[in-house]
This record gives sequence, structure tokens and C-alpha cells, in this order.
Amino acid sequence: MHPKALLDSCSELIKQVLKFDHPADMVVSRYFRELRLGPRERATLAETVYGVLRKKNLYTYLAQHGSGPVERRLAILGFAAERDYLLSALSDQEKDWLARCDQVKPSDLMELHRHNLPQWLVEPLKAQLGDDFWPLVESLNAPAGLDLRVNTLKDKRAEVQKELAKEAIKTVATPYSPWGLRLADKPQLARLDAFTRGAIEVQDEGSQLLALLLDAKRGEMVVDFCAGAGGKTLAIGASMRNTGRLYAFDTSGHRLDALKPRLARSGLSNVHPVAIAHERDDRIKRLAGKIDRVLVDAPCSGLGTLRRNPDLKWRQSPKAIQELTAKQTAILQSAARLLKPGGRLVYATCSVLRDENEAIAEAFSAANKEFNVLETAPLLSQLGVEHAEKLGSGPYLRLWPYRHETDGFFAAVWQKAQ
Ligand SMILES: C[S@@+](CC[C@H](N)C(=O)[O-])C[C@H]1O[C@@H](n2cnc3c(N)ncnc32)[C@H](O)[C@@H]1O
Repeated sequence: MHPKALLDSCSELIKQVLKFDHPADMVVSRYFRELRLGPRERATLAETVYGVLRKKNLYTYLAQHGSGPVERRLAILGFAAERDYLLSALSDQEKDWLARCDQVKPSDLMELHRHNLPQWLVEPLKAQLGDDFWPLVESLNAPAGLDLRVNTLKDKRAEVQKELAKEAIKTVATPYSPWGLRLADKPQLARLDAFTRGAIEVQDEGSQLLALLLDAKRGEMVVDFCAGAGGKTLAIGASMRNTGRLYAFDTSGHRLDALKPRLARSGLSNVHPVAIAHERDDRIKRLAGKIDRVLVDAPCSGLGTLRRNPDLKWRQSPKAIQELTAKQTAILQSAARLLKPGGRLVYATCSVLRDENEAIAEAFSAANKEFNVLETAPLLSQLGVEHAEKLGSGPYLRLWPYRHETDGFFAAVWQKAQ
């Protein structure tokens, strides 16, 4: 594609994404379906759009000056390709403006243009993180790597690693999860035999650790309360060695449908997907007091996944967080009713906000004296995780992209009294 046409496409896609009426990944995929593009052009388009979302405050500030439609100026600033290629698409006036933008130093900028966050997010993060605010911001504004989870029902991690190496795919074992492989690049995975036979799934190491914390065992009755497309369900089913019964609940039948092909590949037959109307659905009530382990991977702001979903910081709001916390509290309370005496409850989110994490866990503990908090670090050590003490914050699991190279995650674990 000619650079001028590619830059025009970038501007058009940025215009669509910045309406924020749909998630960015959905808008990008729809655009790709409509236009016939090669893989390199797709990569440039997607990286340009994501780059603009990551640095929206800075680029909007720089784009105040210059000429032409603002989306075009944003596309020029974020254009994810060689500089010479970009310059060949620009007018002389645009080249001059870009040269002036290049001369702006970080020290000339206001804080807002350096952290690229909405103001409502800055105060809670600074209060929580202190000096770690800037390392967190930098890590959230960088692209994420790619992790795989090896399905240990099918193969051992070391064997899959060798198999991938034969396909020239370099990986290293993830430092904490015993099931994980971290990829050096982003190869096409769907064509690999390891993928089609269900030996690997894409899953961030942090997500793997949440499933590990449930420690589901052979023959147990287990519920994944907010199973979605089943990323964690698959890991839990494998740790149950395909025995017992694993209910995958979700209010979205559409998401549960996406679990089905993954289940077929995984070789699991102990998983029972159930679309529920809400967290007080009668089908859940029938299971009250009968379940050994329950995972609540709660609907949340997703602010721990900004490396992958940078649009979320612009699509969330204090009001949305308030509504989410009410929902999280209600779901956790209903899910807890499922547990047998002695059973384990895990509450998890991919948010970095205290309100969605510690605050929910503390309120639950205060209102439910029969549930005792278990410290996550010793639990993970017992499960073979090395340096698990680095993953804890008080009794809870807290993962941060700048410390652990995972998305931002939280988990609290309780045991119901006998
Ligand atoms: C964080 S996502 C789950 C991701 C999934 N566990 C995974 O590992 O891929 C949260 C899920 O909660 C579901 N959800 C929202 N409200 C719910 C409710 N009241 N009861 C059960 N699930 C709910 C959403 O549809 C969404 O799929």
C-alpha cells in the first residue's frame, strides 16, 4: 500500500476508535474485515491506533498546532513505521510541524502529557503507589508480551518448549507459573500442531496464577463463577485432571459459546458451561453448600490490562467503577453461598484499583466471619511457585506489570470454617 493511503487509513481508523462507543479491538477487527490488507499493513494500522490511545494526552496536546484534520495529526504522531516511509506521505508543512514536535523535551511537558492518564485515575494510583506511580505508568503504556499456558493434561512444559523450538519459536519458562511459556516474538499460533491439539493456550502468566490459587483437585465439585470464554476454566479443569465436575457460569451466553471450541481442543470433559440470568439465579441456589472451590473472576474495570487494552482508561469513569464495585460485592456474596464447610473461595480481578480489590475483600471478610482469609504467598509456595513472597501484598496476591511482567491482577483467598 502507498504510504499516503496507509496514513489515510490510520486517520480514518483513529477517528472511529476515538468515538469510544465500542472497544478498540472490536473496531479494529471490523475495519480489517471491511478492507483487504496485508499483514504488515494491518500491523502498522493496529500499532498506530494503539500508540495513539496510549499517548492520547501528549499527542492531543502536540496536535493542537499544525494543520489538517486532528485525526491525521494524531496518526502522524503515532505512525508505527519507518520515519522515511512516513515522511514520503507528508506535505512540507506537515514535515515542519513534525520536526517541531520532535524537539519537545519531556521536561517541557506537563505531568498530564507524560502520564497519559485521565485525571480521575491519577490521584488513587499516586495514593496507592507513591514513588512507584511513574514505573507503573511507563509499564502500562508499553505493549504487552505474549504468554502461553501448557495444558498439562496433554504434555509437559519442557516438551512443548522443545517442540516450539523446532518451529523456530523461542520461549522461556515463566518465572512464577509452573504452566507458562513466555514468547520472545508474536508468531502465528493457530497453525501450530501444539495449538490445534490443545497443548497450548494464550494466557497471561498472571491469569495462570489466579487459576493455580484455586488449587482444584481430582474429583472435586468446583465453580468458575464468571467463566467468560473460559481462560481460567481450562486451567482449572486440567488441574482437576479432567475428573470431578467443573461448572462454568456466566451471564453471557455469547462468551460461553467461545469456550466450546477451546474445550474441544483441550480434551476436557468435566466442564459444564451454564448461562445464568444473574448471580442469584435458581440454578445456583440448588448448588448452595455443595461446592469445594469457587473462583470469582469478577467483571472489573480491566485497568490492569492497559498494555493490551489502552482504550479502557478512556472508556472507564468513576461512575462506572462505582457500579462495578456494587456488582463485585453482590457476585462475591452470592458465590460464597455455594461453598461447603472447609471450602475455598478466590476473588480475583484484573484491575489495579484498591476500590475493586482490597476494599471488596475487606468488606467481605468483615461481613462473613465464617470465611477466613488465607495468605496467598505461602499457598503459592506450596504449589511450587518460586519466590512467591514477591507476589504478595499483605495476605493478597498483587501483580504489577512493572514488577512481575504480567498484567495487573489481584486475588484474595478465603477458607470457609469447618
Ligand atoms: C473478567 S471476565 C471473566 C474472564 C474469564 N474468567 C477468563 O479467564 O477468560 C468477567 C465475566 O463476568 C461475567 N459476568 C458479569 N456479571 C456476572 C454475574 N452477575 N454473574 C456471573 N458472571 C457475570 C461477564 O460476562 C464476564 O465474562
